[in-house]
Amino acid sequence: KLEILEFPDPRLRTVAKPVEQVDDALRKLIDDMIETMYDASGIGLAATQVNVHQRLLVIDVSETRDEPLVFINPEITPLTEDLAPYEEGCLSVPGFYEEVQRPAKVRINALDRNGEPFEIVTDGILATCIQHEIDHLDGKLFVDYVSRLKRDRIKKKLQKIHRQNAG
Ligand SMILES: O=C(O)C[C@@H](Cc1ccccc1)[C@H](O)SCc1ccccc1
Ligand SMILES: [Zn+2]
Repeated sequence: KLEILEFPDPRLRTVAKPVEQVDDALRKLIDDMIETMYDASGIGLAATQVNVHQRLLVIDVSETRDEPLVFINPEITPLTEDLAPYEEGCLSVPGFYEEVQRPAKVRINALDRNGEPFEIVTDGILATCIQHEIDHLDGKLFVDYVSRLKRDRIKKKLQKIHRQNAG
């Protein structure tokens, strides 16, 4: 398993670089990220969260938790101005949930784990999750969409927990 960075770790603010080469080493990282996502009970995980600053994310929104999706160098296009609300959480902001509004329908162009280009059009939880993960690759967190007052409260609470864990 890989270690997941937690807010307010500044490394979560890194803007990830495009993947140059889809090779066996990258596929090993992808498999490690998928295992880490399942272990953490997440439905998505971006490479930024495990301190790898390449444009790569994994998602599994299936009920059976056995249909992992891989997006390499994802590009997103909103397909509507309609916004859909969702009570978002984040493995890097454990224990906090806030409503975020995001475009309801999107097109994604990306490479798969074999480096083959593909395109999907989607809405619902998959659209929400993909946008949440691509934000990670751009150094953004869902707490950036709430008030500074709320964000600072969350930051203080997590910093207190991190101090307690440090001993
Ligand atoms: O990127 C992450 O930290 C994993 C996120 C993915 C996600 C964010 C917002 C909305 C849906 C998914 C979650 O923490 S995974 C935990 C979770 C699971 C089901 C529904 C909401 C959150
Ligand atoms: Zn997240």
